[in-house]
Amino acid sequence: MNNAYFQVKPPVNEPIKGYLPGSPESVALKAELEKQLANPVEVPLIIAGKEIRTANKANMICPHDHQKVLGQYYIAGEQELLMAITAAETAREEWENMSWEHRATIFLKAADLLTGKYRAKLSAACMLGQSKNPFQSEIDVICEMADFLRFNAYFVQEIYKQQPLSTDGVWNRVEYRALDGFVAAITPFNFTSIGGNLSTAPAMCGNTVLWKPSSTAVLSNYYFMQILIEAGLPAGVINFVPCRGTDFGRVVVPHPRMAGFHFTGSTAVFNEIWSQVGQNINNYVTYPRLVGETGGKDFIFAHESADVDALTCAIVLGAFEFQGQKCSAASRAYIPASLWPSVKKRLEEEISKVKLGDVRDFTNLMNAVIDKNSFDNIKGYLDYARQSADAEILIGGGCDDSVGYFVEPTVILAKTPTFKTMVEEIFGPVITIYVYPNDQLEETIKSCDTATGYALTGAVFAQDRAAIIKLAKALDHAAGNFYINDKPTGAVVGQQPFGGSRGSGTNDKAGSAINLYRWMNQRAIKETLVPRTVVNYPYMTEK
Ligand SMILES: NC(=O)c1ccc[n+]([C@@H]2O[C@H](COP(=O)([O-])OP(=O)(O)OC[C@H]3O[C@@H](n4cnc5c(N)ncnc54)[C@H](O)[C@@H]3O)[C@@H](O)[C@H]2O)c1
Ligand SMILES: N[C@@H](CCC=O)C(=O)O
Repeated sequence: MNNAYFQVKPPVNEPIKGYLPGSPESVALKAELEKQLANPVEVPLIIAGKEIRTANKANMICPHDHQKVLGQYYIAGEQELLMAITAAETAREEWENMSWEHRATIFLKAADLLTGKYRAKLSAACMLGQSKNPFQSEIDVICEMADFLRFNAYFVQEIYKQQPLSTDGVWNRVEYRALDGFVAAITPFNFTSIGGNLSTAPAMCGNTVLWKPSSTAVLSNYYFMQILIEAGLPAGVINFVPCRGTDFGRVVVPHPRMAGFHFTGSTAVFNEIWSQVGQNINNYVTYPRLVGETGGKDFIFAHESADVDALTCAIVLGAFEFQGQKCSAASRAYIPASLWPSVKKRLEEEISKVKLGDVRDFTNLMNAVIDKNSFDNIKGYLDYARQSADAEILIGGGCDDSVGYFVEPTVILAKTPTFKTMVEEIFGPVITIYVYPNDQLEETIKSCDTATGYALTGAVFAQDRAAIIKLAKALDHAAGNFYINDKPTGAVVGQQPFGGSRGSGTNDKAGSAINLYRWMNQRAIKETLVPRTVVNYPYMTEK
């Protein structure tokens, strides 16, 4: 019980460390990488606060050195998933009723542990397990994760303050209850921070959660789970259950007590879950809230007034950082014919300098793609382009999985704006460019808007203000995150709330109040101070 209103302090973004050669953070990270490589670990399930080991295990490997095993993780089956549901349901009442400042403190403490004593450990696990360079790892598992925790705590407080009007003699109030059941979170491999956010955002709002991490991101996700426990997260509030997606879909999704589903991953998987929910709609205690951020086919559209150096830089960083495995990655570009000779020359110059290899070499911009499936899928697109009369591979195109899953930064030149690699998500370091005649600007903008079913991120490059206005208007529904003269990746919590619509998701903006509202269940309360005691209205009285 407290007799005061407490305030979460206004958050600021976690500063990104530079990892310059010889800097303390660089030295600590290099030592931690070697330590984790030399000491394979076991990752248990965590259900009701207890470590659970099952009969099924799988290896966690380095994508850039696939024979190198970082350890093994245990896989939940039906029995453990049902245990996790019971744990979440058991923990719910006490967690929902814990006063907000105590709930918030747990997540704020987790952010400080992450950015403090566990910085090198989390970053190294993310680099080794998901093949990220130090900068990509720092902006993901450290800065974005801490930002999600600190900004969401502040946003929850701001939502809780919102109250309705009251009239004379009446006090109206709203309570922001948790949902009436548990929340299921299924998370992707590419951002550890997304795993952390999808599980903690509902928990912050008083919900209990089953968290299914991606099988190719278990190590860093598990270390984050350990931080939450050290920060004081009570048993059963978040249950960590690596498992097969199909088992989660079969056991957890149709469960009558599933009240919310928080997903990030491919459009196909979200659609499948949505249909499963539809098929089970009569069985739920309450309508489950469905929040999904899904795939993208993100564009860069250049106008003839674009600055060529800025455009080239955006293409290279937007398409190839983290091997193009960002839902926001630039994967199609529209370049006017008048600029193409200079853009082509600059692309060749810049891409020839890009280094690809092991994460321990901090001079590499790129590392490996996540696994064999992904490697084969990307290679399939490159083979298709190579054999097609409608495209040519202009730069790169090489793939080598003898040591790690390496794919060169690749530029495909397409003859039509609807060529396969201009419209389908590849999720690798591949950008397709369509060079449009300068007098076909209108048709090309239209194609950019309609050629794919996605609408996640997009960037326009122009120096002519009228062109910027025209492109921003014509492409207003083509992207949930729209950039002017910048690459379409790298949204920052609190600065560019992230998410898209159409086939790219429900656009419930990760790391924003809009997302948090989805995990709250308002109860409106009207209290009348002096209730009326007569039934008839004054106008009914006869004179
Ligand atoms: N819009 C966004 O904010 C955003 C952010 C990151 C990634 N993504 C998208 O995620 C995809 C890449 O990530 P990924 O490869 O991890 O995606 P994925 O869809 O393959 O997997 C996502 C999660 O779903 C699980 N899963 C797979 N099949 C399932 C099933 N049948 N039932 C239940 N769960 C299942 C996976 O195990 C994983 O945990 C890309 O399409 C990318 O655009 C989107
Ligand atoms: N929020 C990240 C993308 C997350 C998806 O993979 C960005 O803006 O680049």
